[in-house]
Amino acid sequence: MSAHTEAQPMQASKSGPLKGVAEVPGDKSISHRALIFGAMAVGETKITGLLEGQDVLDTARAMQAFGAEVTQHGPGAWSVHGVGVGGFREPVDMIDCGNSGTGVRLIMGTMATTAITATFTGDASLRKRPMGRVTEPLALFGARAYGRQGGRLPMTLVGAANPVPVRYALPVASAQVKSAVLLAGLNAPGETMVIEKEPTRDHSERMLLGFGAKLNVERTGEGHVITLTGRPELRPQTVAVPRDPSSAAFPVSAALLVDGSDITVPGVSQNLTRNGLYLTLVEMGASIEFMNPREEGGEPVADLRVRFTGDLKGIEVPPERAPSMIDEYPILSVIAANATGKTVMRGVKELRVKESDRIDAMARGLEACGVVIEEDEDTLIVHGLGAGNVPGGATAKTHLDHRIAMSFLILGMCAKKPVAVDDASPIVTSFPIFVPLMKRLGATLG
Ligand SMILES: O=C(O)C1=C[C@@H](OP(=O)(O)O)[C@@H](O)[C@H](O)C1
Ligand SMILES: C=C(OP(=O)(O)O)C(=O)O
Repeated sequence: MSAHTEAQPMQASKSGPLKGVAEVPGDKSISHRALIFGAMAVGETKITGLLEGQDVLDTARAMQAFGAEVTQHGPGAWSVHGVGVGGFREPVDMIDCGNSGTGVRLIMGTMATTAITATFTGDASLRKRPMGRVTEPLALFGARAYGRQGGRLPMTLVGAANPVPVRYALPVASAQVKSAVLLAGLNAPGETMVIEKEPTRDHSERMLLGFGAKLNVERTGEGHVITLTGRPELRPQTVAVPRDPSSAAFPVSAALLVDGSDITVPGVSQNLTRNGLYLTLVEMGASIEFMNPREEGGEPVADLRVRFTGDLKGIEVPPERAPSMIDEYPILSVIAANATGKTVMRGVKELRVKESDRIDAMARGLEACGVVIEEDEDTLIVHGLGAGNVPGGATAKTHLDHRIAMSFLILGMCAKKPVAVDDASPIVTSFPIFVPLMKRLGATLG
């Protein structure tokens, strides 16, 4: 959706207690992968609980452009008739991945070892993001990329006619880069290896195994060494997408911050590569009960009961936890502003290359709302004012970034004066039902 819709200003103000059950939509990372791996399998993959956010819909359209049949049967219920590993056909038009880094990087990986050419673009946010991090390892397989200065979209990728397998040590902790290399490795003969020093979300590894690929993960002194055997025949699967812990973070945080709240958020992933925010909240003293732990869609999940906590304490977030909560720092900084003492977030420079520069976007917006911030390239420090003490009364710029928009709207629900955002339209990329869901819990939003 590059043709960006009109800006949608929105405001949130001090809300009464939030109550009820917050059923958040399907996981975005798993939804993209269900469509892409489904397209690589031979036969029909059935998906339930697919996130129907714009990012995922753009990936669904891209899979059709590469020759897979993708059909919606009902809300969240989709099927993908795959073309098999190496079976992608050349798209006849540009592939528009909208706002989605995950979409474009994973799809580039998937086509990089097939002898076809495709040109990728995205919205004004995605066109600023670095693609060199995926095109560099993809070049080792034999693919060639021609993009704008700095490795930006629009970019044409010429897939390798005679791909060779690759051994690649990730220079940044990135599940998108890891997944792009593994997806490219699917159509390279022999063993492709990816080495990651710090573990990042492991959905690709889990799902590749589920689809029948031969994949081995070894923990060594170097980190995780993932070895994938190329040219498997992937078997179609039935994928039940669990709820998204990154989306759940918003109602959970709202309940912690709005006086008198008591909500339940069912089926939140406790996958150790995704649960960093929840560990951090517990360390800050949050009242969260993890009830009914179980497996759903191959992921460990629990139902969270979350109650208003008026005495949250600022903490130092361990930098090695960053990959397991990378998308949650914007909302954590809102929580930190309502805690006592300072919260120190180090090792977070990856936030600067997300949908926006998230350190800058949060720092400027929080300062405008009366919060003292310190930052450097790799660090964000928030000086907490205590529960309900953020003055508010400002408009934050969201820079086409859904997580910045949702974070400031939640701040508005507990600040002294309303907080507005200049543009709430990007929320549809990951959490299309955010506004009705929050209103149903009792938030004052509109
Ligand atoms: O692989 C994925 O599904 C994702 C990986 C993360 O990005 P990086 O790989 O750039 O850290 C995360 O920020 C993004 O929302 C989803
Ligand atoms: C960083 C994010 O997504 P992506 O990289 O897929 O655009 C996100 O959803 O916070």
